[in-house]
Amino acid sequence: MTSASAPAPGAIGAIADDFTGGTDVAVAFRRAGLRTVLLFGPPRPDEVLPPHDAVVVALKTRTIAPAEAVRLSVEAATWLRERGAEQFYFKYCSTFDSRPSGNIGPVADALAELLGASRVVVAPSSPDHLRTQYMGHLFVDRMLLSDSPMRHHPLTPMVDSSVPRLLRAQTSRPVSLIDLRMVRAGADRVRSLVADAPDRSYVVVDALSDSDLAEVGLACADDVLVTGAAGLAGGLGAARMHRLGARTAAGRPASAHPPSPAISAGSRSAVLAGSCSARTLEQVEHMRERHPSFLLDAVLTPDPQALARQALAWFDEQPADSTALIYSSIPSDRLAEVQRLLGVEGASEILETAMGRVARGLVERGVRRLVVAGGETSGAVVTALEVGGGVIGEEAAPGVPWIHSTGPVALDLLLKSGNFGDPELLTRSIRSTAQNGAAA
Ligand SMILES: Nc1ncnc2c1ncn2[C@@H]1O[C@H](COP(=O)(O)OP(=O)(O)OP(=O)(O)O)[C@@H](O)[C@H]1O
Ligand SMILES: O=C(O)[C@@H](O)C(=O)CO
Repeated sequence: MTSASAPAPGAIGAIADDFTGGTDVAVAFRRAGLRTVLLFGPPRPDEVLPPHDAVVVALKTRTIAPAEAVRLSVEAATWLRERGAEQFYFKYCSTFDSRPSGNIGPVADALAELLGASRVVVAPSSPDHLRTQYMGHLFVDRMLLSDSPMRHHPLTPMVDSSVPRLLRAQTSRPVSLIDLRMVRAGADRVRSLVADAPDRSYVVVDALSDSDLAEVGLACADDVLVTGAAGLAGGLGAARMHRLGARTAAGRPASAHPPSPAISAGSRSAVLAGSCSARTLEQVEHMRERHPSFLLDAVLTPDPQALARQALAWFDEQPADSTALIYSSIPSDRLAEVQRLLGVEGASEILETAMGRVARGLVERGVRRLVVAGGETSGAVVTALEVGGGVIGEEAAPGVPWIHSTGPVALDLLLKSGNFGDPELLTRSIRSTAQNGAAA
């Protein structure tokens, strides 16, 4: 229990390895009650932060070369530390998306070195998203990760479900497991097991529910570096609020969160889908049946500039009151064929560049509300649009908030992780923006 005279802890500085992961973790901190700032891409040296309890820097480091991922992550952590962060959260995917070469292990190793963290908790479980971990094995809904559609992921196919094994392939530090029975013994037990782990090691922690993660959050409330997905961020945020409660007495005043601005009225919306995840494929299908759509075909047109021009020429022919879907999402058998012809990196490079150019073209044409499906794709779009950050608004689905961007052109962005949301999310989010527009 925190005493009323306990000093207020410094802010949490979070580093997310992709942009949808950044929105997901930002919304988890915000939901816990922390004033949260979200920045996209490496922060500018002169960036001025409003009052906050947590800052999330969303990077695009999940699938780039490990050395570059390490460099960008260490720079972000250093920047956050210079701005007063005292605890650091490395956010990776709840399905532990990575390759044997990294980047979760190398980035976590480098952050631990930088921050002097000896034992580091690893907990990808995110029950809100139906990602749970039992005896070290990750489940997606009712399936083992390795049986789930994640085994067909275009960039990070996940064919093993054991988090300790996945992590051991990416680090030379020892990796141990705190299984669910120990987690259910409570925060003190977890804390003492972490303290007993070898020096310079990782401790993978099971969790099936938010209450498990609340215990884990309490157990690592004083750790300088914690790693996981949005689930543990919620647990850590709750532990933090408990302490901040001592400072704010009656809790956070209502005015502490900036109000979510209403979604801007009267401007056009568009949907860009570059995720090939099972849920996005369903969402794209639902939207395709109801709205005009254009498939970006990298095999027919491998020049990203030309591909973007085709898509924008098509967009120019659509009725001004329509909401267009521009997508490259295809099922795993067709994906394998495209990757055979263009290479895995080649295909994604073409499509991400094209998506970025399309996004810029859409904004030039007056689109102000953009829904983007896929983390890498969101990274490409937000980077091309030079959006530096945003205010977090309402959640369209768990972990998928509207972002009201800061910067010269105000945009409403919904960055949707590949497997998040129900099958109607894309169509519904467009409808809700249209209704908002009509009502305003
Ligand atoms: N038709 C296609 N052929 C080959 N690659 C594709 C195709 N469509 C998309 N891709 C690539 O697949 C990758 C999809 O990754 P992205 O992160 O956008 O989606 P996701 O992994 O489902 O989302 P998340 O990371 O949020 O779970 C991107 O690099 C994209 O360019
Ligand atoms: O944790 C998740 O599943 C998501 O936030 C994500 O990282 C999507 O790329």
